[in-house]
Formats: sequence, C-alpha cells, structure tokens
Amino acid sequence: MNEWEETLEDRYYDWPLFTRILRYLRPYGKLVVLSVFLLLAVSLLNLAGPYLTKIAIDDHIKVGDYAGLDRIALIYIVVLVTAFVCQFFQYYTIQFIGQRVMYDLRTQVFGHLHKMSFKFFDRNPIGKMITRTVNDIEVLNEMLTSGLILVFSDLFTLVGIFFMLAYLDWRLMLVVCAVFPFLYLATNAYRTRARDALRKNRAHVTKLNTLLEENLSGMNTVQMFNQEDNRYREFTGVSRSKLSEDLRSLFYNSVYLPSIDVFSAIGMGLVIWYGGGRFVQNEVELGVLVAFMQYLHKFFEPIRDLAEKFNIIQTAMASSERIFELLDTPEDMQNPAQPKPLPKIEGRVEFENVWFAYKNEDYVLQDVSFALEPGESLAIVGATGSGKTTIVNTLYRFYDIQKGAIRVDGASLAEVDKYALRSQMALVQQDVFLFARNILENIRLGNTDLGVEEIESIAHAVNSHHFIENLPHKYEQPLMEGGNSLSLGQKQLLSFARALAFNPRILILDEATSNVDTETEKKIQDAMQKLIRGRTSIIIAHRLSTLQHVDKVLVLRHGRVVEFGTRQELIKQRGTYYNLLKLQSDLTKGP
Ligand SMILES: Nc1ncnc2c1ncn2[C@@H]1O[C@H](COP(=O)(O)OP(=O)(O)OP(=O)(O)O)[C@@H](O)[C@H]1O
Repeated sequence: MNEWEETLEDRYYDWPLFTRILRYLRPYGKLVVLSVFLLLAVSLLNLAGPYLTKIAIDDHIKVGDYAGLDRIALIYIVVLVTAFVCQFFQYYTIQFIGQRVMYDLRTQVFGHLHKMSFKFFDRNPIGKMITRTVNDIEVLNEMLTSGLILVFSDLFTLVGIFFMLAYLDWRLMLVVCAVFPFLYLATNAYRTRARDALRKNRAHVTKLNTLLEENLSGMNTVQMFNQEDNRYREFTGVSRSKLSEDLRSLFYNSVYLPSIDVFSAIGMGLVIWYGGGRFVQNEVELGVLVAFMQYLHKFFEPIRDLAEKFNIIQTAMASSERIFELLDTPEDMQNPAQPKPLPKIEGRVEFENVWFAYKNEDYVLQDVSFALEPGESLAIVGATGSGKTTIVNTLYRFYDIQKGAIRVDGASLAEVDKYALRSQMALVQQDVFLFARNILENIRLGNTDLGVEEIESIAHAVNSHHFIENLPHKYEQPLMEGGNSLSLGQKQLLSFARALAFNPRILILDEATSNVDTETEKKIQDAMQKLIRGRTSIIIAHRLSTLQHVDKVLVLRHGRVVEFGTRQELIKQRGTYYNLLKLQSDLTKGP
C-alpha cells in the first residue's frame, strides 16, 4: 500500500465504530424513529399491491363482481397515495437528519483542526485534511441517508415478499428458489470487486485534493520554474488512474445490474412454465399466478440495490474511521488543566536554558538563555537555519520545548493560558497571510470593538492609510485569498496595522523589511519604530542596518547563543556581530 492508499477492510462488524456513528443520530432520535416507521409503512404498503391484484382477479373479475372491483380499485388508489405521502416524509426526514449530522461533524472536525499544533500540520498535508472535512463526511452522509436505513427496509421488503410468495404458493416458491444460488454468487462477486474499486477511488480523491491544493498554493513557484507540464503530467497521471478505476466500477455495474434482470427473467420464466402448467391443471388460481409474478418482480429490485448499499456502508465505515481518527488525535499542545490567568502583561520575556527539537533529538535550539525587560527591543541575528524563527515559534508556544523554561512576566509558558498569552502578542512575518475579506476586516480580525475611525488612525500611524485611500474601495476593498491583489510592501504595511490594532505587549517582527523597494522600506522602518515604541519587541532581520534602534542584540549560531548584549557592547567585543556589521557595511559601500 502506498502513502495515498487508505485501508478498507471488512468493517460491517466493527460494532464500536458503528455505535459511534449512531451516536451522532442521537440528537435526532425522534426523527430517526419516525423515518424508520415511515420506511416500514412504505414497505408494507408496497407489499399490498400484488395481493390486491390477486383479490381483484380471483374474487371479482372471475365472477363478474364489478362493484367489488371498484372497491378494490379504490383501496389500491388509497394505498398508492398513502405510500407516496409516507415516502415523501420519509425521504425528507432522513435527508434532513443526514444534513444535520454532516453539519455537526463538519463543524466538529473544523473546530478540532484548529486545536491541532503546528507539529500536526507538519505531518499532515492540507489536501488530506480537506478530504476528511468534506469528502469523508459526504460519504458518511450517503450511508446515513441512502445506505443504512434503506438496507433495513430492503431486507424487510425481501423477507415480506418471501413470506407472501410462500403464502401464495410454496411449491412455486421452491421452484423459483433455483435461481438464488446463482444470484448469490453474482452478487458476491460484484460486491468484492466493486469494493476494491471504491477503495482505490477514495485513495485517488485524497491524492487529487492534495495535488490540487499544493499546485494552487504554489502556483507562483510552478510558473516561475516552468513546472506546468510536469505538474500537469502528475495530475493527469492520478486523474487517469482515477478514471480507469471509475470505469472499472462502471464495468462491474454494467455487468451486474443487467445480470439481475436476467435472473429476474429466468425466475419469471420458471413461474410461467411451472405455474402455467399447474394453472392449466386447475391447481392454481390465475390471480395467484399474476400476484406471484408481481412479487417476484419486486423481489429483484432490493437485491439490485443491496450490493451497492453494502459497499456504501463499507466505504462510509472506512471514512468514519478516518474522521474519528482525526477527532481522536489529542490536542498535543493543550492548555494546562488549571491555567494561570495572564492578565495584562508588562512584557518581560525570559528564555532559560531552552532546548528544542522539531524531531527527536535533533536540537535546533541548544541551551538558549536571554532576558528582556518590559519595553526592551531585541534583534536576533544569525545565519540561515540558525534557529531565529524557532525562537519565535517557541515563544508563541506553537511548539513545546523539551528542556528549560520560557517565561513571560515570570510565568512559565507551560502553565499559562496560551490563548491569553497569544492575545497579548503580535507577530508580523515576511509572508503575510490575508483573508479573503476586505481591508478593514483584515486589520480588525473580528475585533468589533474597533470602529472604522480607530482603524483609520491605526493605519495612519503605520503609514498604511495612504495606499489604502488610493484603492478603488478604500477600506472596503475586497482582498483575494492570500491578498494577491496587494504588493508585498502593501501587505507588509497592512500587517503592521493589524499588529497595532491588536495593541500587543510583545511584538515580533520576523524578516519584516526584506524584499521591498527603498521608499517602502523607509515607510516600513518608520512604521516599525512607531510600532515597537513602549513594547517588548523581537526583531529578526538579515540586514543589520535596519536594526540600529534596538536595545539588545542576540547572535545565534547553530541554535546556540554566541553573543548577547547591547549593540555597543557587542561592537566593543569585536566578535561575530562586529564582523557581520563590518561585512555588510563593506558590501553596501561596494568595491
Ligand atoms: N517545522 C519544522 N520541522 C522540522 N524542522 C524545522 C521546521 N522548521 C524549521 N526547521 C529546522 O530548524 C532549523 C532552524 O530553522 P529556523 O527557521 O528557526 O531558522 P532561521 O534562523 O529562522 O532561518 P532563516 O534565516 O532562513 O529564516 C533549520 O535547520 C530548519 O531546517
């Protein structure tokens, strides 16, 4: 099995899984009972038709009793209308229940995903999560609405017909039974093959979603490196495999479904041959023969559906297993049971002998210690991969550290409410994520306490107002997902406004000034000065010229602190920071 394939074992008998699915029906218990009741009523009413035909022929037509025939016709119409009404309500209630359960599950999965840590998302591709939240839940719905309950009604109908056949003429029934072994073999062969095709189909859907998500979010890179053809080939490869599996399923359906008609015809033939002979010998009534044939016809309808429905159930069991697996993945970065409240913090930050690894013992931060007083600003300097962003990730508690302690205002991060902590921090990254809403909502991020005027003055403070005013719809300007309609510098300024709107006590700027033109950089620099004033700030930047106003500098090498102090102190030391500074100023001077 490759990484995309999903298991689809025989799971009809996985009772715990089954009861767990049924638990989602509990809030709609009364409706479920009503639906089952209506379904049984429809099955019973459907059984009445052929029997009424028998009475009409044998008791009324044969003896010329027209008044009796009218009565039977009337009963027949009443039965039909009642069956129609019952069927309507049954269909509506079961679909209603299915939609509600899907809604409940979708929101539960979505909510759960938001509790997952970065570690979880490092391991699970987004396309897979989309498949869980959308496709798998859809499959489960199919099982609830058209699989599970209808299987019971089909089985009920089959048993009912069987009894009616035996009641009408047991000898005739035994003759018809001759086709059953062949029917069983055909159904079984179809079911196992169709199940295999379904399993592959599910794996392909997951892979297609993952590829699609990857390509759409990485479209820039794809086009930049002329990867369109490669990616197209990869996508069409999977798509073709899915097509061939779908065609295989189609082939099985095309063989199986008409084969049921053949068995039905053979059964009918046997009835005409054997029953007709007995009718000629006056051993059986004509009405019985006609009713028998009608029942037999009805008998093959549920059989045709049953194999398909069993597969639906099986796929849904596998889907639900995956959904529950996701829901059961514990929140690995849980808040402590009794988190220390974190009222308005002053902003003291302390790292004490911090050790951290993303994986196993592969330590990215090694014995990192430093402290910042409230309102102080710190620049973290170091080569690519030295662990600068990792310091931010651990301070935000996106990941838990393995050894040491990180404290904010003296409280260890492991003890405080992480939501309260994050609500007093703001992070501005180089890659700014903007939601598909308008500018105003992207700055305010749901904080409705902030009025439009306040947002405008915040934008003013961080030099964003000017460009927003120049947009066609100003603050109402809708942004595409990812904010692609804005330039990099504009996005950066907007994210400054967002950070200021948050009014954080601790502010982190991660490479916030790279990749913009000199004029925008000046604006960003100016905004940055305003933003960090009075707040504890951590700034990560490769260009040291942008860090002239910071109080302290920390130099990292391979995850270890090699220098920490004020700029002047580090310059005096003539160590790494001094050399970097010299190197960069030589570079800017040019040859
Ligand atoms: N999610 C992750 N899972 C595993 N390893 C990671 C993860 N993120 C970063 N790393 C590794 O941790 C190390 C430090 O990464 P980090 O992003 O902190 O470096 P950085 O100093 O910020 O680099 P840059 O200046 O390039 O942004 C790198 O070796 C990187 O490969």
